[in-house]
Amino acid sequence: MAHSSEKNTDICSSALNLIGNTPLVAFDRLWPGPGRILAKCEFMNPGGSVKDRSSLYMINAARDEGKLKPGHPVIEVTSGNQGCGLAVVCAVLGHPLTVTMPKGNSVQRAIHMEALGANCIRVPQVEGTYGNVTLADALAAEAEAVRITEETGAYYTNQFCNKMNSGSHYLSTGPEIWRQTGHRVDAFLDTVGTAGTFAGTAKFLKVVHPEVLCYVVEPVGSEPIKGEAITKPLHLLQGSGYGLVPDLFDYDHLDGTFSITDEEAVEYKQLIGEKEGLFVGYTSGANVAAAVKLLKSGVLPEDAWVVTLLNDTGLKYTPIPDDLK
Ligand SMILES: Cc1ncc(COP(=O)(O)O)c(C=O)c1O
Repeated sequence: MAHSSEKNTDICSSALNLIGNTPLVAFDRLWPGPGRILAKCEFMNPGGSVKDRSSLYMINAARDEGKLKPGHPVIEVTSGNQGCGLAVVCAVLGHPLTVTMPKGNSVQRAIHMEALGANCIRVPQVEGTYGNVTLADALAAEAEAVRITEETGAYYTNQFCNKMNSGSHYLSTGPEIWRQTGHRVDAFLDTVGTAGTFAGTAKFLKVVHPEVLCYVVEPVGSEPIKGEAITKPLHLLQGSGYGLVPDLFDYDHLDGTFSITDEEAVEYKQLIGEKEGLFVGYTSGANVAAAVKLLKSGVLPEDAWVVTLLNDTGLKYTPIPDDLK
């Protein structure tokens, strides 16, 4: 809420006002056509990723519903980006935050959260190595978050089951895309971790424009077979591709899947930097690689507009010394 003395000024009342309303950039240099790739700059959120949106909506809903009292501690399990988003929100609203994160997720995320006053517990890996996190690793970090919740009574945001995770994208990401494209979007694609982003955005777009085609982007090898979870999808797309069908996922919004190799994700992450001047992470590279495949596939009209997300900043993946891993 604006402070009364801020009338007629251009001042944000807090960092929470920096969440969402991210720009949509045409990638006309990387893909000169036919058709257009439009990329939404989620890395420009204050926590550096798309997960700031669900952080804000989940915490606000819990406070509104009285489940989270002022000053009460918050706990979450994260691949890092949800933790960074929650760290922004909890710092501003005054909630102590603890997150558990597999050790294989990039340490930059832990450094970022801790700089915002959060406590990040890096849980040892069961299967994966640094930079690769399997479902078993994520489950080990989740078990630690559940244990701490039971021990301390902290409020567990529980992003994998929290309806305000997908709700945040139904209420913000989807409407923003619709407005920014002047009501013209032929296809939407995104990688899936909890499925909050895909489920909420696709649901909104299908309500306002039922002809829109929505595609999931998967790291090769992590596609769940007949709905059964697989535990060893080793890939670079941290935060996505756990090899399971998340609770928030809804097949009604799915028109198809694109499988992307690590090599393709790396190639397009690099191309986004060199052609478009934006330094982004691996799921952003995978999303744009998939958008190119879709435009080449001939499924869409020649002049189609394809929207995807640049989920986080490349600063979260810069090389680090071995002793920090
Ligand atoms: C970099 C990155 N991309 C994509 C995702 C997937 O987002 P969601 O959990 O909404 O499916 C995440 C989730 O943490 C992420 O960190």
